[in-house]
Amino acid sequence: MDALLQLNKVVKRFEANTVLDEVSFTLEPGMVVGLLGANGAGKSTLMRIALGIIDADAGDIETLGEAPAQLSVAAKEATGYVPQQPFGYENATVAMALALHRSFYASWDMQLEQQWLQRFALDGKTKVNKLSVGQRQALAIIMAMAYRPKLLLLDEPVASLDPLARRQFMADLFELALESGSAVLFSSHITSDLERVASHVALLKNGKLLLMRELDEIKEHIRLVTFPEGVMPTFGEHIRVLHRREYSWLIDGYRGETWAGALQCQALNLEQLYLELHI
Ligand SMILES: Nc1ncnc2c1ncn2[C@@H]1O[C@H](COP(=O)(O)OP(=O)(O)OP(=O)(O)O)[C@@H](O)[C@H]1O
Repeated sequence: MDALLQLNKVVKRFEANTVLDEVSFTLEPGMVVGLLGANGAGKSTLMRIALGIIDADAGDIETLGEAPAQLSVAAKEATGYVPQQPFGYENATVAMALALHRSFYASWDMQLEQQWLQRFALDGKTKVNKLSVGQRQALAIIMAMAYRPKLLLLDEPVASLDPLARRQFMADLFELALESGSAVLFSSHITSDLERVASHVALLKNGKLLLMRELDEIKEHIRLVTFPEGVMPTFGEHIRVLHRREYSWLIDGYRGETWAGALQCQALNLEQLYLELHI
């Protein structure tokens, strides 16, 4: 299967701050990857590098098989991006903004545009600078998705959407990826959304990609194991310790085994996992 986005040992520094430290991963058709990480963990930076907006300091990147700094028109037309802070078109109406944007994309799906305008209750006559934050986000989403891109990079796309709009949008994301063989990378701090639609979860911490796994694998193979004070457990070689806090070990590679003296061996949801890794 051809990768739609491939990062190999990507490094990005801003002066002394190493934001991405040898980050590698591959996005393939059909993958919907939720990107998790604390504020400042490098999620936006990673997306901007993939799009050629900023350069990496080291490593290889292929976006739709091309170097991001020299993306062809065809690759640009097959890439959708919703930045964290859209936007432009301030003095235009929604309809004018869409008309201008649409003109760049041969594959624009007018029916999808209209359907989504209705869904988000956006009126074509409203001026962009009169839209609420959530409405701007909805417009940015339509602009990034109505041409059915192969690769979609969404930087906290749902943060300002109301719960119903969020739920519908997330369902559409998944459908788009499955139906048209697209890949989606979206950052979000809303772990319940991620749990609902992501096929994979990627977690950035201190510049490293700590996890890049199928959601089901996370549920199956990650456990928080707690021992009484003073007990030092020995885990099998297949187990990777992701984090330790006092007498609790967060492990990856769990296969149903038990450890003598363990007080508990707990499966975690995404929010619990995130908190465990960051406390
Ligand atoms: N142009 C820049 N110059 C200097 N530092 C930068 C620049 N852009 C980003 N950074 C720094 O890089 C780090 C990662 O920023 P980034 O915006 O990628 O984080 P993020 O994970 O998207 O955060 P958030 O969840 O808050 O949106 C931060 O410490 C930020 O201050």
